[in-house]
Amino acid sequence: MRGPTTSLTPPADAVAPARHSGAPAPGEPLGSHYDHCFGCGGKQPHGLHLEIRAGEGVSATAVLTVREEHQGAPGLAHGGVLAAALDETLGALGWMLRTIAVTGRLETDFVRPVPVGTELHLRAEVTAVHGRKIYATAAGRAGGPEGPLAVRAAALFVAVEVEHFTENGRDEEIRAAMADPDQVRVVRAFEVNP
Ligand SMILES: CCCCCCCCCCCCCC(=O)SCCNC(=O)CCNC(=O)[C@H](O)C(C)(C)COP(=O)(O)OP(=O)(O)OC[C@H]1O[C@@H](n2cnc3c(N)ncnc32)[C@H](O)[C@@H]1OP(=O)(O)O
Repeated sequence: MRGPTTSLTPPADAVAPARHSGAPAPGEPLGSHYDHCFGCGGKQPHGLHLEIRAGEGVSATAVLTVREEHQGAPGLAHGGVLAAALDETLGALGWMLRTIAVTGRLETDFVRPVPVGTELHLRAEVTAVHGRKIYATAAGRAGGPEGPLAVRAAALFVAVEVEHFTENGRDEEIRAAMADPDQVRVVRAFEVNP
């Protein structure tokens, strides 16, 4: 029996991604998709507090400041935190396509250690789209957008309906999110019906 295709290479009939006409201009903040998100939420005290900005084409950028609470080894960032920052920056590409999508697969290469205090400059871009499947890559560079490559990722996101969240999320958070006009505006921005 065959399982799902796990390749991160787009199939031959995949198409180039199209930046949505309503996507913010390059450099503009994309905003948080959920206040309590670990990656981008302003109300998440334990979060990464990434401010993700629109890039050129179907791309996005962010800066992660590696803090003491992000350590794995003494003085060095935990790999899972770096993967989370890559995942969040990749996830924000949905704003550029106006599609809600979740990570299906994320492959991460840890190229060099990232010390506490580093500003990790992240850039993600969609490379191809095939039906619901969105292929994307990301990189994190130390100290600046042209700094040494520290981490990189290849990912497959899968477009979902808002029911993915409303049917699977814990009731109390879903109820609170749907009662919050700002959250409903975010969902509408993705052109789906809450
Ligand atoms: C209300 C709040 C709104 C907030 C909005 C913003 C949220 C943004 C959040 C962003 C936060 C940051 C980001 C985060 O952290 S997102 C959080 C982490 N991700 C998840 O929790 C996702 C969990 N997984 C699932 O729900 C399902 O497995 C999904 C939805 C992914 C697919 O299940 P579904 O039943 O729907 O679809 P399907 O199985 O028919 O597959 C469809 C196609 O995809 C292909 N495929 C599937 N999986 C894989 C794989 N692993 N490798 C390679 N390929 C894979 C598959 O072969 C098929 O291809 P094809 O045969 O058609 O060619």
